[in-house]
Amino acid sequence: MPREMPWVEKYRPRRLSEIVNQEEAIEQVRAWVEAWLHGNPPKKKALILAGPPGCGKTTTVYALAKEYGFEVIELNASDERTYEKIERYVQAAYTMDILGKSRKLIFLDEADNIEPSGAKEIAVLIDRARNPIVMAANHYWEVPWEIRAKAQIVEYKRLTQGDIVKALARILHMEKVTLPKEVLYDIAKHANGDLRAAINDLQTVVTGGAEDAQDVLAYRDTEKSVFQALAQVFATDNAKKAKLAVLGVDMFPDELLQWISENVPYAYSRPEDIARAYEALSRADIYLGRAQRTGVYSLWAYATDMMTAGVAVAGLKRKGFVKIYPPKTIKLLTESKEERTLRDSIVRKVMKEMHMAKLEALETLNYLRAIFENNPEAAAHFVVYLDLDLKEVEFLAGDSEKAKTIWAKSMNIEKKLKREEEEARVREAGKEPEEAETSEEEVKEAEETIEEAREEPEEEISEEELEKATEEIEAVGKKEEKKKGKQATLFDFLKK
Ligand SMILES: Nc1ncnc2c1ncn2[C@@H]1O[C@H](COP(=O)(O)OP(=O)(O)OP(=O)(O)O)[C@@H](O)[C@H]1O
Repeated sequence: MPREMPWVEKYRPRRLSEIVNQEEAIEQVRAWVEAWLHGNPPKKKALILAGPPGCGKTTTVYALAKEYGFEVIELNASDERTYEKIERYVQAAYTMDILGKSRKLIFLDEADNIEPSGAKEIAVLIDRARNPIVMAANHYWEVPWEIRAKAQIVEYKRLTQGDIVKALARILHMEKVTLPKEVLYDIAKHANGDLRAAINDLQTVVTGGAEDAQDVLAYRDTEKSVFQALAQVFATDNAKKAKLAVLGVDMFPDELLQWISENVPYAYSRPEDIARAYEALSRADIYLGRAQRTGVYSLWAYATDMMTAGVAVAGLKRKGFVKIYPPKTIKLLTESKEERTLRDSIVRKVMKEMHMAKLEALETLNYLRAIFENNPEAAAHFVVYLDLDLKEVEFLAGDSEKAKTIWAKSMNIEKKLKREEEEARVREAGKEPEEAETSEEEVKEAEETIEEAREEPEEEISEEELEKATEEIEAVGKKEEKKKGKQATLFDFLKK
């Protein structure tokens, strides 16, 4: 499926005059660049555009280049070979100018990531530069001082919610779509001045359809920035940037791990890159496990590095807009009412039968889903053990055909159990057991039951009824337990 062009690119202002609410900054940039063009290079040959993410710094550089006829040489400060590259371009630009080629403007992004050890040399290059060097930084004071000393600072403002709403409304107008005002306000409020994040969210909401709008907004209140943070992790191949991206996410690392795991296959397309990303995640998982077991929670930091930086550098990202999906466990929160009712009833059964707390039971539900999707034999045992009904089986299997097979198998198991009981009873009474067999007819019979069940939709069960039902199940379970002498666990089934 072709990916749509990211809206942040599609709607990136092409002209300086289209950049919103940064007039003062742009005026300074213009004056600085015009000095170059009038053959009178400014005293400070580099410029640092300093300001929060997504406020128009990069956009300024490209619009400026277009208006004044520069070719932009974009370099990233965290690249190990920054110095070499700047040197090459500073020289190349000079030579090429003489040959009449287009003027070069060196754009060094993330100047706050320049290693202090290399700062001195870069400062020398700035002195030698024959072409403008523009740098961008989120944190001016983290740019090494040697470089700050050689550069003029231009401050960019954090965009207001009003600026963001206006920019979003303009995009909606051009896309010929409408969205409720509250959704726009909500996106703007949570973007925290970052128009890039807001535009990405807008694209998620619009291209994901109404259901997703609800998803995104539902998560907003609790998982405020996880969508934005993951979009950043999956957009960069810079380890430090990836690590920083998740700092503001209010989430335990194991939950974050689930979010990242879920989205890896969408961010990468080459299998070897996906494998590398999952390898980093599995290391993260090992650290988390160790932290849990030993109580040494400082290991969380290593785990977080693995799942952010480790994933970000795993390979070649897909081009274009990466939509972030919530993990399945969390997705549970946005299921329809019917799905929720089914899930709750299964969770209750798991809690009662397997003596688990709710959280554990919810987790188990995920394993059950995997089992029901992939192993009908084991699934059938769970159907009997948890006394699931057909709808619950369909919910777990996610597919009515699979559910049918599992259901038929479970009926066989139930028959076999009954037969064994009967045999035991007969043995006790000193009689010969009756020959019982499972025939194809019986499987057919099971399938007919399924059809009937489907024709007659089950009534909704009230909470009280569920409680009662689960108590009954528990009572039966206890009896069974006595009989069998051992409580089965999830792993008993997995071994089958
Ligand atoms: N002031 C602005 N006016 C109009 N659009 C903007 C403005 N700021 C940001 N945008 C939009 O947000 C996107 C990202 O902006 P930009 O790349 O300029 O951010 P930045 O300030 O360089 O951020 P970072 O520090 O994260 O690199 C742009 O493509 C553009 O669509």
